[in-house]
Amino acid sequence: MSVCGAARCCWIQSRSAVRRILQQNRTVCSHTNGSAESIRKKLQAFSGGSIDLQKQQDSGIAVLTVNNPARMNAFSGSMMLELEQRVCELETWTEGKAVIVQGAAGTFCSGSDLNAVRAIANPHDGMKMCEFMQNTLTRLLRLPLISVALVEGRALGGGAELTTACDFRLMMSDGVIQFVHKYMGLVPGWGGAARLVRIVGSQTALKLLSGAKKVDPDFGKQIGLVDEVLHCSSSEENALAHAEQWLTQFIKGPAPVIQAVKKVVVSGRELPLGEALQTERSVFGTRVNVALTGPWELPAAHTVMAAGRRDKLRDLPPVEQSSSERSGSPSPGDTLPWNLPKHQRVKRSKSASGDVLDPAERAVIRIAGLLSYLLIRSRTRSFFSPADG
Ligand SMILES: CC[C@@H](C(=O)O)C(=O)SCCNC(=O)CCNC(=O)[C@H](O)C(C)(C)COP(=O)(O)OP(=O)(O)OC[C@H]1O[C@@H](n2cnc3c(N)ncnc32)[C@H](O)[C@@H]1OP(=O)(O)O
Repeated sequence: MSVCGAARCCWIQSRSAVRRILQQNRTVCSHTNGSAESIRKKLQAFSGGSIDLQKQQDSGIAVLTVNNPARMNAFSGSMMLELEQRVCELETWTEGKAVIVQGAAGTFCSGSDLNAVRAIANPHDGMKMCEFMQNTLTRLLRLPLISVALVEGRALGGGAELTTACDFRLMMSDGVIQFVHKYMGLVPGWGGAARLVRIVGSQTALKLLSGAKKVDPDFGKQIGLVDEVLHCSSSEENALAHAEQWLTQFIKGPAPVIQAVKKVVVSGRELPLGEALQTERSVFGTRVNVALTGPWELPAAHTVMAAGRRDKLRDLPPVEQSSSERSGSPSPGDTLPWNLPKHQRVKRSKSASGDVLDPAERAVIRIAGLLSYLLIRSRTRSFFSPADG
């Protein structure tokens, strides 16, 4: 097989791995939601507003808009269902790099539609609604896209929780994030508390929740909840243009690279170290051939290096498919616990408590390292031989 062939094969394998992950992710969600079919019906009964999705193919940026201006963009039941559909669409957007979550008409989101909340105000339905939204927002946060909440106006209650389901929060100068749940005798139920603790730490999270503190841009930056304050006029397009501009520093380059970066960060955040490292080297494995052969837009020094390696790679013997690939060993993301059957999760976490690599893996890595060193040394010598000038 040629290097190009191997790279293509690697790319196809990594794409099918991603597809598998997404299917498994959906299965996990439909399992947990299996008994929740009745809550879907109840949510559907509270209609109004929409969740709009616009995918810009050229920039790779999608814009997800919470759209219910008559109720300050509160989430009706049907909007909760629609959000799940939109996240599903984003999970399969192979050309995507980023998603901006915003509210319509100059404000972010005022949480759950209180009319819907009142109608399902019993412990069973309340918990089912929370389970449904937790699943959707977890999937939003795990998207292989860089996500940004663009907070213009107010993000209250569930709206504040929604901002924590994004990788970054950008705030307009009039923006406010406030976990107002306490005023209703509630706590966040959409996973917002758990995510907030991971963003700002438990001390600050406790202050924000118990004091229902208003987070304005300055305070937000100070506690690390807000990544950047956008000083621009409040017209929606303007804010969006600024957010897109801010994003460009992170999304230069091909979509698969951005997606791979997000994937290793998600596994680093959510998995025990041993499993995160395993995912990281699997993702590295699927990228390495493509990275060495791909015509990327790199800074000048890296372009020269990649070009040099490309020339050298043309002369290398064909790359054989490894036995581990033939035997269908884990692909990137397969090691994430939510993609494993329950019994394997238990086994894995036990084995992960000891060494990161088992002795056989260490031996293979040592031999591979030695062989690579010898190969690179012999090739570097011929590459820099006086005959080459
Ligand atoms: C499960 C609980 C939790 C969660 O899911 O995690 C929640 O999210 S519960 C909801 C938490 N949110 C709130 O408590 C916000 C309630 N709203 C307000 O405090 C104010 O409306 C506002 C957002 C501060 C805006 O105030 P103002 O600018 O003065 O406008 P109005 O008050 O006149 O609002 C306009 C219009 O919008 C309706 N509205 C606003 N928020 C909601 C909401 N969450 N649910 C339903 N309807 C909402 C408000 O009733 C007004 O409607 P009209 O009276 O018909 O004009």
